[in-house]
Amino acid sequence: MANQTNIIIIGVSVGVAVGILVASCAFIAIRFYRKRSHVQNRSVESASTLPIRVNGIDASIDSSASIAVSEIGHGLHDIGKKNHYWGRRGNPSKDLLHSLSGIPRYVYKDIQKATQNFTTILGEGSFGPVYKAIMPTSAVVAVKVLANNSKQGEKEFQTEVLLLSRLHHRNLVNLVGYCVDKGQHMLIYEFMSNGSLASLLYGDNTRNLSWEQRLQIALDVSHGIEYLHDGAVPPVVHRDLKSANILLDKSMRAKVADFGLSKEEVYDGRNSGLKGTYGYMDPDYMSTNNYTKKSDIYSFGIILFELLTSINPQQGLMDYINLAAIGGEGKADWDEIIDSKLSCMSNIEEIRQLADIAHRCLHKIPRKRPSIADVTHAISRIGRRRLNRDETLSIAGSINALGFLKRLERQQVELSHLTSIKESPAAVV
Ligand SMILES: Nc1ncnc2c1ncn2[C@@H]1O[C@H](COP(=O)(O)OP(=O)(O)OP(=O)(O)O)[C@@H](O)[C@H]1O
Repeated sequence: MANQTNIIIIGVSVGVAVGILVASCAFIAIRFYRKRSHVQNRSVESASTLPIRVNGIDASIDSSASIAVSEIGHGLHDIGKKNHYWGRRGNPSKDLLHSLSGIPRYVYKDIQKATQNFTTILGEGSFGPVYKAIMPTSAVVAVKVLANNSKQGEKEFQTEVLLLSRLHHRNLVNLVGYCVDKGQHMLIYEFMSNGSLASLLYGDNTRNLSWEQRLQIALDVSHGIEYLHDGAVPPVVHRDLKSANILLDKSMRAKVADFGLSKEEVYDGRNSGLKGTYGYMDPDYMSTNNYTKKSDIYSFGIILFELLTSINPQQGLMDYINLAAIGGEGKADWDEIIDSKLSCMSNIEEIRQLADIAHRCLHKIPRKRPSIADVTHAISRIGRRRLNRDETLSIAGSINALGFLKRLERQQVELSHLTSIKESPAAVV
């Protein structure tokens, strides 16, 4: 009996010991696994983290995040938002190839499906056709397909993917994916539902833009260029700033597109070696072949005049500007050329101020043109003054309303006083 009891005790003890051993092993294994996956996650994060300097401030950011250089005086925001275009459900895992640039790479059949077999064309540029695509996540994107016959297509493609993978800003049309498959090269961008500024001003999508909208577009574009010139390391010169490359999102906020493209040479009857678009090209660049940030400033000056006049630079805008500016510095007659739809007298001073800024951008000596930071500052100042004026007007309005109410109150008191006198028997006598 005693023997049996001993055997039972030994059995139970061994069982408990084995149980504890198994539990400990499981605990250690789980901890080890967790630690390893944490280390792996960290290394994935650091692999896609690129040092980007924003307006003098060094910032390490996730390459899928967007950096927003906010308006003057509003400071720097680093929006670490996830790339919502390619969420888990929409991420075609086995098809999604690892990308060196940190930007998701897709296979041909995904894009083919998202563009309904390439039937949703938005337009065609020198790079090739652009299609609207609806991804499995329901995210809407624009797919730029590199034309096979494009002479510089491959080079443009390589340049743009690498460059765009490290450039993110709320005033740039951001790259959200790309595809190299079946001999095709495609760039996938965020979709800009309101099209280009050119099409809104004089294209097939013309719309009456208010002064406030135009001023906001000017400021947005200025911020986008400021990021390229002063925020990106190394700095980026756009080389083809024009209203067709300013795209507008659903809230009519403007973003600069097509940066990082190595454009084909402009053909002007001879092999000029020039790249860009007529009507926007810096005359100094055309004569020296030396393209600088100040050449971008020249093109931006033309865009600002487009916003002010709604005149196409390829239809004599520069002649109108020269005519209006004939009086010389400070004596230009901008009123003659501004878009008649803008001629609301309350805005006229602001319009003239923006025209002065735009004209400084067109100075024939590049070093006399302002820097993009100066331009942003000057446009912001117009916006701020406008805000202050509106506030003053609304305060004045409130004061007026208060005065009116007080007068009304006084009149009521007087009226009731009169009525009471009238009703009193003594007054009747
Ligand atoms: N991200 C986008 N969202 C919406 N539409 C776009 C987008 N990108 C381009 N488009 C539209 O696709 C068309 C072709 O654009 P693309 O940038 O290829 O050429 P472009 O800038 O008009 O001309 P070029 O390439 O000769 O400078 C244009 O109508 C443009 O507005």
